[in-house]
Formats: sequence, structure tokens, C-alpha cells
Amino acid sequence: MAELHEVDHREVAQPVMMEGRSMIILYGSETGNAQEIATELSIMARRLHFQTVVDEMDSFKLTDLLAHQLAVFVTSTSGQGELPKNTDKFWRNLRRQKLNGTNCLAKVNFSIFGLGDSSYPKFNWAARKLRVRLLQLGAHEFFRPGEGDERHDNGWVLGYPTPSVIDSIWVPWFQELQDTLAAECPLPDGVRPIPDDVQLPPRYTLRLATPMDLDHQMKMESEEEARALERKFQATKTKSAVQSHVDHPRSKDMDLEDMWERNKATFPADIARRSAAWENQNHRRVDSLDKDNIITDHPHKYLLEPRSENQTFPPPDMLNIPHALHAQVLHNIRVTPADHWQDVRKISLDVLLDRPEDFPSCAAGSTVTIYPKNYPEDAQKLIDMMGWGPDADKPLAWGVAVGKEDSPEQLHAMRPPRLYTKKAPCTLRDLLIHNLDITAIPKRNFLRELAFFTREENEKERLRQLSSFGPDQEFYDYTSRPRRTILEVLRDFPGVKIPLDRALDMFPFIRGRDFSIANGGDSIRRTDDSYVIRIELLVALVEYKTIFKKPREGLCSRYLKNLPEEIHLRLDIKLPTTGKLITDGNSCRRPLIAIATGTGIAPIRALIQDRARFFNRGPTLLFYGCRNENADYFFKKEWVGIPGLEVFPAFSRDPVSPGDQEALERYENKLDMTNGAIPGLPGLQYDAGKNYVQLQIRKQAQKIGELMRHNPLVCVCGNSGRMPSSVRDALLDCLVISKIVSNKEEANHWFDNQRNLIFWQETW
Ligand SMILES: Cc1cc2nc3c(=O)[nH]c(=O)nc-3n(C[C@H](O)[C@H](O)[C@H](O)COP(=O)(O)O)c2cc1C
Repeated sequence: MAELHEVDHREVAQPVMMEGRSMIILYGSETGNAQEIATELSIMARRLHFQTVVDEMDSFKLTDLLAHQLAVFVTSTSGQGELPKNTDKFWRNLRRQKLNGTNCLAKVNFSIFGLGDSSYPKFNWAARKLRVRLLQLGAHEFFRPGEGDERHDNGWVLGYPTPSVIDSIWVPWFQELQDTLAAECPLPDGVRPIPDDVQLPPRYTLRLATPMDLDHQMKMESEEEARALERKFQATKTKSAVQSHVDHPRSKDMDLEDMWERNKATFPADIARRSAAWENQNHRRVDSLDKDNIITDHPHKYLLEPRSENQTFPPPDMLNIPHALHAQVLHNIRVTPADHWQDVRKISLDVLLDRPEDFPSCAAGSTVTIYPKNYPEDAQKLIDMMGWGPDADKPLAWGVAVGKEDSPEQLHAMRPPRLYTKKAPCTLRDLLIHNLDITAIPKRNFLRELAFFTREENEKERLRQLSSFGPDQEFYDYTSRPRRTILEVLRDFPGVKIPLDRALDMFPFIRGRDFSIANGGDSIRRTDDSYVIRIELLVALVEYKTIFKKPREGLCSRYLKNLPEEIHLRLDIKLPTTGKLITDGNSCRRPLIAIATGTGIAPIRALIQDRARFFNRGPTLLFYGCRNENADYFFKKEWVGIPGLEVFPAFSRDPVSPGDQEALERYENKLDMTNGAIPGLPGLQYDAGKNYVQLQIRKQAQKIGELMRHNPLVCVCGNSGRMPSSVRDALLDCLVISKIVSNKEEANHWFDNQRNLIFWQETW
């Protein structure tokens, strides 16, 4: 039996260390679902006395797999059948050609669980691709793969998936894995699994800092700063070397290409994620727009009651995020009318650079990561509820006390990776404002752990009931459906007092949110001060009412909505992982067929501005879909007078014009079309009489066909859901209508042939 310790009234059991009994759990996750599943797995394995390591795939090297008895992969699928971004490095290493035929993973015993949505054509492709590659390299699958599917008739609440659907596959898989581990990896005599009602030690500890700790923290920070400076210096040296081509005169296009490569090299985080062969990645997607933008429900659900609370905007302390840039907010303007259902912001930021050459002048497809913060009032509420008041403003330290490194606590007392705090001294209040997501919807494991922190038997019982795996929906009815936050859950259980040293283990960390940069070309570089670049974002705020009619805002939306002008903040800029959008003298000769809905216009605007610098650019057709001409037709005035650009807007909620009415009627009457009017198009989608982009696309079939014959760049940006497939369908129809191909099947092949067109999609 594991050794038990009494802590307050709690029993804590330390897993028994056994040589060779270890499990590595690697996840790939965009919004945290796969991460949560990986955490659940690690808890189960620790209870079976496995030493576990759990982290995102990119934190591991391939050789790390060899050091563990078992490896479990958990990955969601993102984009169009892609692996999540935090697997980039790992996945690229795994696919290296030189590994082919080496059987290099023959010693690895693995299993894999995928998270996906069967409404996507490439259902669970990430997990499938990963599994195939692991098997190719000789790894042995010790347990069957699992494929979670979040698509279900009742699987959506306010446009968000209800994880119960994933659970219906995940829970049996998890339980079967647990049984397999117990049977295949039996424990020695006298050691029993740690039962669910006994708590495990924390993975990461937090304590009040001693003066020695503080000295140590400050020393570490200044060493890290020195290392960062050195890295920058090295990056500049590399760039200078690339630039010195005096002996070989080069064309402007070659210089532009080099500049693209060089500029990529100025972001060390990016360098870490990419190998020199980045071109190989060209087929990859960039789908890093703010996932919170997903609102698929009817707008009346999102109308907000005015907030009564007095809010104090979070303090602008700069976090120690490696390689992040420093920016200042210039404008934060609502661009939709006050009575429109959605608050959309145009946010302009000045990014302050160390050197002017630190940013590329053409950046279509780039994204900005913004790190939202909690409001001080919310942090105070939690401090009061937990009774942390006396310690809330004292400096903290992580892990082992300086000078006690050899103590057994060291085993589990670490600083979590990617916890980017304020500079030392950092207090609990700082963590609650800048790092811990205390208004997230709680995960099952959070409720399960809470049961250890209350003395009230009725609370314990209720929390265990809510968090147990079972056939009923109680957990989801209590958490996801009403969008109940962690703070609200804690208010419902006043007996719960989380000890300060468990804070890092209990609360999820705030994630950065990505937004597409909406400007490009000359507009990005300010001429008056070359050390500053100006970027613009177009952000749809997530605001809605819960089923209890309570107004709700996403964490990042609340932060951005109130973001004051002139405030300073940290942000990351990520260049696109594809070279498809590079605009240079050559590529801009291609025609552009751009289709965007809503805030999906942001990266398209950047691309149009990038192309505007070139006189020899090909013609552009822009199809833009929104609800109302006077409410969300963003950048309408900008399109007037741009040579070679034709815009075809589709307003789905405005009365249709007579021409559109006639087209709608024609498309609605299937018989008209199938009775030989246009042969070879039996499968038109009619969109229930709505003026959507696909109607406008079909109306311009001849024009589109003309451009299709000249190797265009075709871009689709905006909502995921049905839009991308309906647009594709309409484009295929255009190929048939303009007689490039004779039927839909041929159109499909033609469209997917990269010799005919370059296709880029960014949907979320
Ligand atoms: C923009 C986007 C693209 C997606 N693409 C796919 C896909 O191609 N195939 C699939 O099976 N699931 C797809 N999904 C579903 C996700 O895999 C699923 O929502 C999963 O639970 C996300 O887990 P995560 O939070 O760990 O990333 C997509 C979801 C989003 C939001």
C-alpha cells in the first residue's frame, strides 16, 4: 500500500517509486480538451504507481519516448485534418525522411486517443496520421486506439460542443485502459492502487518565498534576460550574413524571398518551431484565429443586459513571456452600430521593436497572440472565499526551497512549464490576475479535487456525484450548459478552502488568444518612426446570455472590450506556417479569388494590401458575406477605387435586390437547374433562400471561370461550420458552368490539383 500522510484533515498518498514503471503522456491541443484528457490519464496512472510525465508534444524529444515503459498520445484534430500547433516540432521530427525504415521506435509501447468531430471530412485525422507514423517507425501499440467524436444531436450548447459526446467514447476507452494496465502491469505484493478518495500530492507546489528565494529568482531572471539578448544578437548576425550578397546581383523577387526567410528568423520562438525545410509545411493550415469567435446560435440569445459592476481594468504589468513583443494600444473602436447584436472591434496597436528590421513588411496570414487578464475584483472574490487574504500579497516561490534541493519534496515540487508570471516578486494576487483562469468553465477533475478541500460531508458527496463518470448528464448540466464559471462553482460550495500551495495544481492557466492581423503592405510600417510597426485587428467579441439569462463574456472578449487606449501589453506575432500568401513580384501576378465572411475579412484585407504594392498584380474578385450592409460590412469604403478589385457582397439579413431575388428563385427551384439548364450539376445547395456568398459566387460563374484558367490564389476565411463546404461546392459549380470541366466529379479533381490553383483556408 502507498505511504499515507495526514495533511489537515486530508489523507495524501505518495505513489510508490518503482524502477521502470513509467508513463509519458503527450498531448496536442488547441483549446484544452485534449490537455484535460491527458491530465485525467496521468492521474489514473499515478494512482497505479506509474511515474508520469505529461506535457504538450512539442516539449518532448523523440528520444524521450524511449525512456518510458509506456507512451500515451492524446491529440485533437484542428484545421482541415491537421495536428494542433503545439505538436509542430514533434510531428516534424517524427516525419523526417531519414527515419524511414529505421524501426527506431521499436522499443516504444504506445496507445493513442484522438478527439475530433465527425462533421469534418477529415475526422480524427491527426490521431490517425500520428498512429500510422508511429507504427511505421516500429512502435508497438499496447492498447487499442480511441476516437472521440463531439458531434451529436444534442452535442452543442450555445455553439460550443458538450464534452459528454466525447465522453461516450472516452469514458469506456479510459476504463478499459485502466483495466488493461492493472492486468498487464501488475503491482508487486503489498502495493495497491491509490483509491479515488485518497488525494495525490500536488504536481506543482507554491509557497511563500524566503529572502534567499527572492535573491535566487532575481538572479535567474537577469540571467534569462542576458540569454535573450545573446539570442537576439545571434539572430542579427545570421541575418547580416544572408544580406551580404554583394558579389552576386540578385533579382528583386529573390531579395523578397530572402527577406521573408530572414524575417522569420527574427522570431526565435518561431525558429524553434520550424526546421529549414519549412516549405514542406506548405500544405498546412493556419487556423489560429480566436476560437472564442465561434457563435453559431441565433443572435437573440446574445443580447446583453448592461453590466452593473464597477470594473477596474487589470494592471498593465508585463509578463515574462519569452520572445514576446511590447506593444501599445492606439485605438480600440467599436465598428458595428450600438444596436447591432454583435460588438466588433477594430483595435490598432503600435508594436515597439528593438530594431526596425525585426518585422516583415508583408505579413498576410500572420496572427497576433494576446494574453488576456482577470479583473482585480474577481481575484479579490476568490481570495476572500478561500481565506487567502493574509498571504495574498506576499512574494511567492515555486518548488523546492533554495538550499533544500535534496529533499524528497523535490520529486513533485516543480514550477509548471509555460507559466509566465510577472517579474519577481510575484504574489498570489498577481497569479490570479495574470495567470490563472478563474472564470473558465470547470473540468471534471477540478470538481473531483474540490471534494478533498471541504470538511462538509454534503459538499463532498455532491462534488463526487457531479464529477463521477456516469450515464447521466449532471456534470454538463451543472457546468457547460449554463456556462458556470470556476468562481461560481466555488460560491456554491462555501465549505471548500483550497490551500494556497495547491493553487497551481487546481486552476487552469490563461491561454493566449490568436487573432489575424488585418492590415498589410505599406500600412504596417510607419514611416515617421521605423522602430514601430502598426498592426490592426478586427475582433468579434463573444457575448451571450446563458440558459439562465445571465450575461456572459469570454475572458479575452471582456479584456479587449475594455482595453484602454495607450495601455502597454505583451504580444506574440506568428508568421503563417505556409508560404502560399507570400506576395512578391511573381506570386502577385496570379489572380486572387477571395471569399470571406464576418471577421474572416481580416486576413483577406492584409493580403489585398500586400498585393496593392505591386503594379503587375492579377485581378481580384472578393466575395464577402455578412448580415447587413449598414452593420457589419467591414472596410466597405476601402474597396472603392482599388484597380483590378471587384467586390460582391452578400447580405443575408437585408432585403434582396431584384437581381438577387431572381437568382435566389432560380436556385431555389431545383427543377429549373436539373432539367437540363446546366448539365452535370445535380447536387446544388440552395441555402434556404438566403443571400449567402455562395449565391454571389454562382452568379459570377463566368468571371470565376476566367480567373480559374490563370492559376489563381483562392482564399476562404471566416466561420467553419457549413460555409467552407458550401463555398467549395459553389466554386466547383463555377468550373462546370464555365466549361472548364464537364461535371462535378471532374471539378473535384481539378480543384484539388495544385497545378491549377493555390488554395488557402482559414476558418474557425
Ligand atoms: C477550427 C476547428 C477545426 C477542426 N477540424 C477538425 C477536423 O478536421 N477533423 C476533426 O475530426 N475534428 C476537427 N475539429 C474538432 C476538434 O478536434 C474538437 O473540437 C476537439 O475537441 C478540440 O480539442 P482541443 O481543445 O484539445 O483542441 C475542429 C475544431 C475546430 C474548432
